[in-house]
Amino acid sequence: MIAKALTIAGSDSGGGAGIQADLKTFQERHVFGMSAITAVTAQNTLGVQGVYPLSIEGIQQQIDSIATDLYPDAVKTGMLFSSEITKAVADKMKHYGFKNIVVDPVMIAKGGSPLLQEEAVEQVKASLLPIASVITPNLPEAEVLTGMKINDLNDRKEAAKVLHSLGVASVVIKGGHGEEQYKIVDLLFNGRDFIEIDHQRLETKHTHGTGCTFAACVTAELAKGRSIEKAVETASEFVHYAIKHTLEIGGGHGPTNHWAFRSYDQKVIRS
Ligand SMILES: Nc1ncnc2c1ncn2[C@@H]1O[C@H](COP(=O)(O)OP(=O)(O)O)[C@@H](O)[C@H]1O
Ligand SMILES: Cc1ncc(COP(=O)(O)OP(=O)(O)O)c(N)n1
Repeated sequence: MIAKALTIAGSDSGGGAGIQADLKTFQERHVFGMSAITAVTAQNTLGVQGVYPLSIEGIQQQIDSIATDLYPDAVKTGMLFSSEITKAVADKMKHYGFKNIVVDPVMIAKGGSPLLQEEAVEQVKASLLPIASVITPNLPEAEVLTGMKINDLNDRKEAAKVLHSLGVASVVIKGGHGEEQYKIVDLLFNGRDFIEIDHQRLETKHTHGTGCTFAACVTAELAKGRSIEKAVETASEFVHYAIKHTLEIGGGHGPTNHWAFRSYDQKVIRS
């Protein structure tokens, strides 16, 4: 049976993040990818030059079209931009009873452009977290969602517990924005245990779309029936190689290499 995954996110014209990163990642993980676009962004490696949200009706209709014919085994939400879009997406996911919902709480693009209006944060907490299987904030996003200052690993654990208390089953606090000079810790809290996934910090500016790619890989693995622990372990490894074998394109924060995991490291491939 072909696993199917749906991404409900923004379009990145530069191809490195958003639904473009998600669909490339799904494909690399042998999962059939589908998309419902929430907003179109004019974007490249230098930043975001324009944000054009779609109509609520247009977003709802895309989800209806997929759910009534190509019901997804897992769903990822990325850029949702506004409170109205967030609520409409959450209502549709509840209506269709989607399972394996991965929330990537996209707020600010790497270049600093806002991708989520401030007033939408409470809507994310109120309507998305209670139906989410996992949320994958980076450190700044975890601070905004919890209202905490996160300085060390203990703070990250506390923040993960706060997010879990809002209803999401598992929490991944990604560590890329951390202060550690040589390593990065991605922290998973599954509601019971903390699992730390350490890996080498790579010296590069080409990290456009790393969070999107991470969350998309978790989504693809859940779509195939993997456990959250296995899904997160694979995603951490997938993104590490995607950064390690950078494409070095564009004049700014270049995109990750979505085929690296498959091409350069056959020995670690798991179907
Ligand atoms: N310089 C880096 N070297 C190695 N891995 C990185 C680097 N930056 C980010 N990552 C990895 O990319 C993923 C995304 O992390 P992070 O940068 O924290 O989130 P976001 O991309 O959403 O800001 C995590 O798995 C993290 O470990
Ligand atoms: C349409 C769209 N969605 C998400 C992002 C975020 O990508 P990026 O700025 O590289 O941040 P992470 O994916 O690394 O969290 C985007 N820029 N555009």
